Amino acid sequence: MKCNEAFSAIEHHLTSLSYKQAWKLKGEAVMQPLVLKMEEQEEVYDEFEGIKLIWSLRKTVSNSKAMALRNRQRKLYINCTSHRDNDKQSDWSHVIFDHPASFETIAMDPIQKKEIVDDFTAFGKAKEYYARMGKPWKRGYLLYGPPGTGKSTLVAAIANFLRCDIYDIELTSVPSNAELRKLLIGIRSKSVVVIEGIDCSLDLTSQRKTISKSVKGEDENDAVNSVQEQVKLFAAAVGKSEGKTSKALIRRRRMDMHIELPYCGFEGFKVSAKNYLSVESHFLFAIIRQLLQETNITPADVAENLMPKVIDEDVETSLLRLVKVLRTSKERQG
Ligand SMILES: Nc1ncnc2c1ncn2[C@@H]1O[C@H](COP(=O)(O)OP(=O)(O)OP(=O)(O)O)[C@@H](O)[C@H]1O
Repeated sequence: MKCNEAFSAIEHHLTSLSYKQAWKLKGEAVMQPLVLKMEEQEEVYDEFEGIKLIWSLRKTVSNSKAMALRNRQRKLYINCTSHRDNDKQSDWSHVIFDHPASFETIAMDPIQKKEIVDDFTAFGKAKEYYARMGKPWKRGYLLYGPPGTGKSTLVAAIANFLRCDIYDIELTSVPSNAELRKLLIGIRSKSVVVIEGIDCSLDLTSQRKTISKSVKGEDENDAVNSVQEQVKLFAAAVGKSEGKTSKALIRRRRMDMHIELPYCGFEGFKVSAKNYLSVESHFLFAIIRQLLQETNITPADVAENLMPKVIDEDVETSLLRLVKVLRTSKERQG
């Protein structure tokens, strides 16, 4: 049955119910037979094989919109400016975004995780508040930390949490500010925009100097900042260290929240142990806790070592492998 046939069948079914229950009815005489419609805020009661149903136009429409949003296939867009030789091609190419990351499985200190989740929950619900304040509904996050601490994983978890598409811009491959603006204008609302390589691009090489000139003496972060008003959420994942990136961004209040992704601590390790080995306590935990205080290891390396290497590998073998790696790392670091 086509969608409009279903709609029409429901409309005719509801006519009889509306007639008995609705306070206000609207008739459309041009239709044969006559269809009676209820007002938007009215509800009518129905029963199907003993199950009681309430038909509400407003609820049905808003539920179906929410369901469509929940069920739609989401996309990861990547800028393809550098591969483009003429204007006919799109600025974005995309793949289906299907990443399992979630806030539950991300290895992070629970206090820091709660701060982030609370911030996103508040932001997600604040659309009307932002409108009342006359502010665009967007928020900027600076993610920084050494490679393998989970910046990309956190971006995926955020996008899953907000049920958004991701637009991933590799800044170093955008040749000019005009190109950058064009890219940003092509982004649909309610998206997570990831600007990667902000740390690298602040080192203005001769190529990047051209960019800074083209926006009347401002640097390229101003271009990012001014055009981002088009998007509802702005996330920046940058690597390595907060260092020079943060200086520029803190000074000009460009990011609403700075999130440091640190080396793995004991709380982060416990999340990974639960994810990979389904254990919440073990006598080796005390040794691992001590070693994690004495050496730096990324959550990516912890995950790699916890992951069983053969089918039915026992928990102790996996934990001992991590202990060995931590001891080696401790010796190497110092
Ligand atoms: N905090 C974390 N929680 C859970 N898994 C993690 C975390 N950090 C890293 N991982 C694991 O390590 C892999 C690599 O991490 P990820 O790509 O997110 O790191 P990154 O900080 O973005 O690195 P890079 O700076 O090199 O891009 C992920 O696929 C994930 O399995």
